[in-house]
Amino acid sequence: MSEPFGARLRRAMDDRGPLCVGIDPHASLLTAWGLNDDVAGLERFSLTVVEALAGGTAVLKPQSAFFERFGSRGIAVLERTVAEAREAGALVLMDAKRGDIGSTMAAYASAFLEKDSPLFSDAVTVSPYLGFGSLRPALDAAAASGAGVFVLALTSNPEGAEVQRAQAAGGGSVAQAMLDHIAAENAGAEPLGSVGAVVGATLGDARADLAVNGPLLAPGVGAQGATPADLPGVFGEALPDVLPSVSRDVLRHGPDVAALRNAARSYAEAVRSVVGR
Ligand SMILES: O=C(O)c1cc(=O)[nH]c(=O)n1[C@@H]1O[C@H](COP(=O)(O)O)[C@@H](O)[C@H]1O
Repeated sequence: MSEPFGARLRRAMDDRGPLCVGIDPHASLLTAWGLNDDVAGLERFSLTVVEALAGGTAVLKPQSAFFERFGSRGIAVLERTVAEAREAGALVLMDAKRGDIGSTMAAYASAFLEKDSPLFSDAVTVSPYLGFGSLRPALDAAAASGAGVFVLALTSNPEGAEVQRAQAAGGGSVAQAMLDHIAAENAGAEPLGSVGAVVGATLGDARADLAVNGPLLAPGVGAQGATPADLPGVFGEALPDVLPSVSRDVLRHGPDVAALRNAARSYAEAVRSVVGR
């Protein structure tokens, strides 16, 4: 039986600082790094980020879309990126944001959460907006392989509110209903459950009960305008379980490996001083 993701993540956040850096190979970043917007550029970019950060950053989060746009050769680069990052000691969160009916979700689960899959990752992002129950195959596969699942709750983009702040059947918001489901999945887990929630750092105030006993991935730091100083206002008492995520505002420091490392380190230190652990 593998050690649960929540326990592995807690240790990584304590040892390396609570920070996730996204690997988002935007065409504009490839150009800024002096690379071509092609598969060779994609590979150089991604493996440079891994070389710079996988040895010292708690979590790396490749965004699948930027690899998919190059077809099968892009997916091959994604496979290598995941494998090398894990080999170097980082936890890898595959940002795939999958969501579908349960029988199809089972196939996504075998793609990302079964140990012998070429894209096996420590955790994957999923969308619960086909109903939380549709995620069951992913939740079960993750539990069986000691992996994690991050469920979108309150996303960092302003358009998310239309769906996520809508009133659910029980009277609270749709997002709160998802957070309550996540809390139920994590009940009794120590030191931290393996089902995370995605809650944008950009929200100002989450206006939700975030006591889910699981990690709270907080994207939106950096390019989308949030800073580490915003985290207490958004997360309140849930702050110790927050994993802020930054992509472009770290990646823009490349291709220099030392500059990438310094950017990630200074974010990790800033978050640590705010979170207090
Ligand atoms: O799941 C995510 O990571 C995610 C959720 C969310 O609510 N907002 C959000 O921006 N993201 C992802 O986080 C990354 C943000 O990138 P930067 O804005 O460059 O830091 C992108 O890969 C987004 O797809």
